[in-house]
Amino acid sequence: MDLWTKHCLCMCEDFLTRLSGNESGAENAALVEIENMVMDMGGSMLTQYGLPEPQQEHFERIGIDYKRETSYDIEKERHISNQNRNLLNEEQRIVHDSFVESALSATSGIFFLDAPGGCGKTFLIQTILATIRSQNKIVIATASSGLAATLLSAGRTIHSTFKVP
Ligand SMILES: Nc1ncnc2c1ncn2[C@@H]1O[C@H](COP(=O)(O)OP(=O)(O)OP(=O)(O)O)[C@@H](O)[C@H]1O
Repeated sequence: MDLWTKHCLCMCEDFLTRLSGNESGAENAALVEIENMVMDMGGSMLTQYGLPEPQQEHFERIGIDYKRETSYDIEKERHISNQNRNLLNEEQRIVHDSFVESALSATSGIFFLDAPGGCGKTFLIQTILATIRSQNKIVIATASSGLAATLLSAGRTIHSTFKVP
């Protein structure tokens, strides 16, 4: 418990950002994550080690990632999608529509987007993210570097998202 009290703030930092400053939510999310890790390693509930009991019913084992990916402001995403779609050029529109159709019809597919710098790849990807999120579907935006991830709405690195070793 002393360790938790001492390092609680640091361990909650990322969750605090993700949960827009909700301190009790962030503390709970950190405890849920720790408990899940401990359980994955064959350990016990945190209370067995004298730590506070996380409220797992809010997060369940599926975790905070699922919560975040299902907590977008649908109206805001719809607004971004509508606004950007009207601006797409013909090529961007073809890619947008093909990708969205494939994603929403749950057919699998691999799309490779390549164009010179400044041609609108990021703009197109942002539009695709907003279109899919506006339909209350999950789309996970990842990039190979942290810097590239910051260009995407709710983008994260591939490493942290998929636990790439
Ligand atoms: N269809 C569009 N309508 C209006 N603005 C656009 C459109 N496509 C791209 N832009 C704008 O053009 C600029 C360059 O686009 P973007 O950053 O998406 O290019 P990029 O291909 O991702 O570039 P890089 O490869 O250098 O990262 C941005 O300011 C973006 O908002």
